Amino acid sequence: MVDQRSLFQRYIELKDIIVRSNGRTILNIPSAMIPADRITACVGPNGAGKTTLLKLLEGLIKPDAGTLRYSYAPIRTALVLHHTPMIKASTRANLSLIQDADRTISNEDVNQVLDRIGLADFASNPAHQLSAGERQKLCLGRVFLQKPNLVLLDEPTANLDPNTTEQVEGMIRQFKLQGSEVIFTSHQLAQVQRLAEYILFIDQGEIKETGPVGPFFSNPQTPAAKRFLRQELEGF
Ligand SMILES: Nc1ncnc2c1ncn2[C@@H]1O[C@H](COP(=O)(O)OP(=O)(O)OP(=O)(O)O)[C@@H](O)[C@H]1O
Repeated sequence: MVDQRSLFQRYIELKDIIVRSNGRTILNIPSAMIPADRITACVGPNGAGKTTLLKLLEGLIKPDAGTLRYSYAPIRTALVLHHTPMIKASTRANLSLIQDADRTISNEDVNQVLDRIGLADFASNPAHQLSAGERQKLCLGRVFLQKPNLVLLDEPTANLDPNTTEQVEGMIRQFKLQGSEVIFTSHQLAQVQRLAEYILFIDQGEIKETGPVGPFFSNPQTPAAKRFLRQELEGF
């Protein structure tokens, strides 16, 4: 049996994790190593617990039982959920909110990121009027400013058109190039194959399978993963 610690330079170790809500167990993870040194995709059916896992890794929710241990420090995470609300202010103001948390971020940094995310022309427009794709770019712009070492993205391209999806995927690759590792959830398996190096497959609150992307798609090991891929790829 390979000790998975030797596979990853940085990882998060989960032990005996239980997350419950309204008396129901949403996550049940006796033992797992989650890589934090590559682009990892978290996949699984609706309601499997993917978003809950991202919130747990971010520290937004605490487990009812069990422990998380990060193999590295400092841990600087950024979580982008979908439908992030905007305050009734300009695009620039919504982006520069992040300066409150980090005084080293300058107005020039904000301007550069506005350019980088393609929203410079919208800087003075009210952010709550931005389209879904523009809003998502704004949220990812905040991540560029935060420079976390682990970026957690919940369905980063849900409901986006192919062009905007490509732009967002480009930003995810840039996170990696600038030294941030990424864990994202997605229902788009073609996207998972384009972007991810590693898979976490979740089903009914349990991590059923982990491993490199290629073998997961070509030779899934568990009945749950086989069923999921068959339904997603072949529609039955
Ligand atoms: N705050 C909450 N209160 C009660 N139940 C919750 C809460 N958040 C999530 N759940 C439940 O936990 C389960 C897992 O939800 P989660 O959003 O993590 O799944 P998911 O895998 O991200 O699903 P999807 O692919 O549909 O987004 C679901 O059954 C959901 O209804």
